[in-house]
Amino acid sequence: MVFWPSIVVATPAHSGVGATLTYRSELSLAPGALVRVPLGSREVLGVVWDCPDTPPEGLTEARTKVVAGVLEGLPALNGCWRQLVKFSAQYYQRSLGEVALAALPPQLRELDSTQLARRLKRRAKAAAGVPPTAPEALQGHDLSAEQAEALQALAAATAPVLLYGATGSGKTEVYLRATQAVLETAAPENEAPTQVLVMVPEINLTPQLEARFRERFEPAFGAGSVVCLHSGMTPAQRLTSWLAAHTGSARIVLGTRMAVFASLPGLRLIVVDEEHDPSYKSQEGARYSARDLAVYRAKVESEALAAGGALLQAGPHPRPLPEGEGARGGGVVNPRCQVLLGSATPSLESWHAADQGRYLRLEMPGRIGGGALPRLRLVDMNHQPKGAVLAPPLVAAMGERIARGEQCLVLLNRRGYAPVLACHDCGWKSGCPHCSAYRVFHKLDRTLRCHHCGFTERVPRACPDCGNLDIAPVGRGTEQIEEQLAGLLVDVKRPDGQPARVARMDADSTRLKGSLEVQLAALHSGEVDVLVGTQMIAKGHDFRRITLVAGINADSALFASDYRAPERLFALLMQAAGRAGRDAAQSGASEMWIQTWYPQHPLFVTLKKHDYPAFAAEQLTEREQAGMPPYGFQALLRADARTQQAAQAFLNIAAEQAAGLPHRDQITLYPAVPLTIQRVANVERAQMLVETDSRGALQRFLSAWQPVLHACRSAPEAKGLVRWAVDVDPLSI
Ligand SMILES: Nc1ncnc2c1ncn2[C@@H]1O[C@H](COP(=O)(O)OP(=O)(O)OP(=O)(O)O)[C@@H](O)[C@H]1O
Ligand SMILES: [Zn+2]
Repeated sequence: MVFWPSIVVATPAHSGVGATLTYRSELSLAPGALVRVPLGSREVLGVVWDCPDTPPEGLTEARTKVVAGVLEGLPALNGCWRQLVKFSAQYYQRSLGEVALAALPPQLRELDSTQLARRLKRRAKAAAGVPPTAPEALQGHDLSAEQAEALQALAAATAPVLLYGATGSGKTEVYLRATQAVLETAAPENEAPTQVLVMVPEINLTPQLEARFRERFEPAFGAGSVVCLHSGMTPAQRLTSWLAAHTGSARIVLGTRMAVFASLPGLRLIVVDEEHDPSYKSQEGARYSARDLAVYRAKVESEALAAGGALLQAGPHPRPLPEGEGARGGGVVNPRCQVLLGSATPSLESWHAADQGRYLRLEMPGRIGGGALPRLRLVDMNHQPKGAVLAPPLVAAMGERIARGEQCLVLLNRRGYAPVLACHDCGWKSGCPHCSAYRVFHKLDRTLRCHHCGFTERVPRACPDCGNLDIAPVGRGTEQIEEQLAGLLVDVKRPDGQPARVARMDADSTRLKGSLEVQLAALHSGEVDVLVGTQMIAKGHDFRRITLVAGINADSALFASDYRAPERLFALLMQAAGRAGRDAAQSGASEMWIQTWYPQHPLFVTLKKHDYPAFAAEQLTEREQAGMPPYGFQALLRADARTQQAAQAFLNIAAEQAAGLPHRDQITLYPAVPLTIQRVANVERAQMLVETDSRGALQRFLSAWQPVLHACRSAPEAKGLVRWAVDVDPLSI
């Protein structure tokens, strides 16, 4: 008998190759099976999507190729996984093949059946070799009342849950307990053991979280029970983690946004920590939001489970869960897959969903131990000595803290020594020859570096234009603040009589593998008294001895053109403040200092009260009036070209050709504009905003627009176009 499997292979969105390719096979192949198939002159990895025993109309044996082999020993990817991939491709306007293959570990593409069999055997051996050391060891903290309540509400919830918990309220313990509850639930016979997916914005930033999950679960569930998935791993490590998750030997996957696509046959809970974090949105390929996909995935998994494990073979369209099922009356819906989004500063999208009742909001307003949130102190820079980078009262306050054995954090969102180097004689500035941006002065290695294209040169001895020897840095970055603080605090002594120690943590200082851990450890152990850094110091860390946090240049974001800038600034400052006073004993005296020229700005007034709900309500009102997300729906059409003219021409032709497409009358297409940083690496960039008040209309319009966009590529006016892309639900405009 001959079968005619339709198979998904890696095809870029623009290749024009259809969603699936038809092959022949003498075996019936399960949907989701991984196969190797010929494509052109190569043999590539493919995923079986369907396997009918009749050929599609018009296809003959002569015109189809034969499946080269099946990756044996590997279970098929289940229906939920395939549905997630299919939805992502449709929603984010990419090809099915691109999304499906990008969701698999890259190394899987290179293995044949024999190599894979060897891998699997080694895996099985390793998994069997590490039994739990202490099956009963699942010690956690005694829960606070708020944690216990949140967990109880979570257990009964049927909607996605938004855990709105203050910084230091103990959200991690809630994740751990919720995970434990899932892992202790036995899966039905012949089904994969229960699994949990925990997502974090940047795993390297929070080695603490990984350690907590390992400590808690490995003694009870074995050393292979917790695996990581993120882009910092080697291809071999990623494959190992992926296989462990796919075969069910890993019970917990801890990962960054890419982990949302992990194959998890026993998935029962998805945790999205710091759900507001922009790094959940991919900025290349399919520009997906891992947070939004997590919510979708949990829904699909729940429906499949409710349908009795049929894993969606029946139909691709998820049904909504019955309203309020199980939430009241104490009954718990089982089995299902829950999604738990956590943050002290939720995204306005999630906050709005909770306002509307689509998500269940659970609150943990108090800090563990009853500590207070830090007091906000605004330093009016209008009243400080002219040219002062750090206000004298702030430096004095830091000195007092250090003398008492406490620690300080100084936040500045700009790395390097100074953003520009300039000649005051002729006006030369350290522009990048390849980008419409300045190169940043890095004093440590005396280079000028472009943070957009990477172009790096030694600092010139004299002005390249006029020969003036006196070229000087303008503005300041973390390197300079570190240097200045070391000088300003030179007479300050720690309680042990040693001089105060200032360190820096940013993308430069943490470039080498392992250096971030070393720097964090130095802070935790008290070796360092002041840590200067970019936003990476504000994220999720559980510092115990920080009592003062200072934001020294927040103003630039106050007047940014991007309508999301206030949301991001508020979240950043509140998260930064949240690093202070986490030890309840010291929290009463903890402070967040902000240097600003605009102390009356309403954002600071709300921040002073730590009133996130008030801030969110204000922002949402503004967004509603302006028809902005989450009330309106947006996409960006982006074009990169050799000239700005060609980039814009492509966008304009695409807009013209959109006439008559479905839902065109509900869609606003804005004029094509250059990006803020218009040229990067000698490529000119432009974009066009697509806006509507209906998500459905946007989706259908974009789908219909795809073939038009492909065709516009070859318009003579667009000659020089390098690439184009659609970004659905863009985060920055
Ligand atoms: N029930 C508890 N009893 C005692 N200590 C606890 C309890 N729950 C959590 N903690 C401790 O409280 C501290 C803060 O918890 P955690 O780091 O989870 O805060 P968080 O809510 O994630 O805050 P953030 O949003 O700032 O990351 C941690 O040191 C944690 O070990
Ligand atoms: Zn550059």
